[in-house]
Amino acid sequence: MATQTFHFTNGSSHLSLSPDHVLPQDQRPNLTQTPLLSSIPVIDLSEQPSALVVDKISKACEEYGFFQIINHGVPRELCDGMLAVVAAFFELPPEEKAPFLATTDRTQQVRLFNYYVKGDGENKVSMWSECFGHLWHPLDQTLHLLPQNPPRYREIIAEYAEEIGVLMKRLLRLISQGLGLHQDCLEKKIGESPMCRAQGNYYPPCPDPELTLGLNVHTDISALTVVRQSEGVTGLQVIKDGHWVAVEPIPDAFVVNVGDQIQVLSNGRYKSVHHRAVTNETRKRVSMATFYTPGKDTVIGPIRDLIDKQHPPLYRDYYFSEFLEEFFKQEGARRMVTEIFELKA
Ligand SMILES: O=C(O)CCC(=O)C(=O)O
Ligand SMILES: [Fe+2]
Repeated sequence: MATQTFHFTNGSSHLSLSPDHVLPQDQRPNLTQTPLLSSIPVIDLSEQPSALVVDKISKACEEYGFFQIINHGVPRELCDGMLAVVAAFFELPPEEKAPFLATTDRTQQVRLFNYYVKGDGENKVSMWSECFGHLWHPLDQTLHLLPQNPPRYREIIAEYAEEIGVLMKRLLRLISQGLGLHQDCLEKKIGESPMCRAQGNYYPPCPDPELTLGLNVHTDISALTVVRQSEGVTGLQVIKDGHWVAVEPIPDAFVVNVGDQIQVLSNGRYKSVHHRAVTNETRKRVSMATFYTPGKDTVIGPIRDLIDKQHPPLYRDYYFSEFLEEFFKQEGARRMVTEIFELKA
C-alpha cells in the first residue's frame, strides 16, 4: 500500500519551515489577535453537591463546548508517564517509526500521519505536527500492534486507557444529567460498541508560528473527547463568540470537549466548537486526545425526549457510517460535516 508524503518532525526537513508547511494568507493563525490567557471553564469534579457539578458542566457545554476538569481521580503520575512515553515515541529516529506510517488503507489500525489542508490550487499544506493514532479500547485487540519501543509504551497506554474508560463514562453520566436525561442515556445512545481511538499529537518548536498551524481549525467528529496536554506550553485554542481563546495548560487537568455527535444527540443544545493548535518558537508540545465515538452501525439523531414544539429536531437521523463517509469526503477542507445532516426549517 502506498504511503503519503510524510514529514518527520525529527528529520532534517523540520530544521526550517519548508514551503510545504506555509499556509495561504487567509488561513494563517494571526497570533497577535489572540488574547493570551482568557480561559474556558474549570470544573472541580469533587465539588459537592454533585448537582452543582452537573449544572456547571451543562453551562460549559452550552456556552463553550469545552471545559477543563480538576480533581478527576486519575493519578497524575500515570498521566505524566503517559505523555512522556508518547513524546519518547515521537522522538525516536525516523526509521524506527517508519513501520507505523499511514497507508491509504483506512482500516489501518495504528497510524502515524501528518494532517494537511488544501492550499492554493492543488497543493497540500502539512500541519506542523506528527500524529499517532490507535485504539484505546478494546485493548486486547490492539495492544500487540502498538510500539515495542519505548519499552513501556504498551503497559502505560493500557493503564491510562483503563482510567480514561472510567472517566469517560463518568463524564457521559454527568452530561446526560445536565440534559435532564437518565444518567445512562448518552452511553446507551452511543451504543455498546463505541469506537475508542487515541491520538498522540507532537508539535516541535516552529521557526515561524505565524505561517503555519500545529492542527488546522476543526471540530471533533466524536461524541466526546478528553485531552491531556503538556504542562507549561500553550497551543490549543478555541473559538468563543467569534474570537480565538487560548486554553491554559492547568497542571493535572484534562480538557474535555463536546464532539459533533453530542451536538446532534442534544439537538444542538451542546456545541461541538471549532478549535485549533498553534505552534511556538521555543518549546515542544505534546497532547493525547482520547475520543469516544459511536460504532458505524449506530443510529445518531436528536434524542426524542429533547424534542418538543419549541425544540423541533435540527438534524435528521443517520447511521454513523454516513457521517464518516461525509467526513472523509471533506478531508483537508474546513470541515462542516454536521451541516450535511441539518434539517432545514
Ligand atoms: O493538541 C491539542 O491540544 C488538540 C488536539 C485536538 O484537537 C485533536 O486531537 O483533535
Ligand atoms: Fe480536536
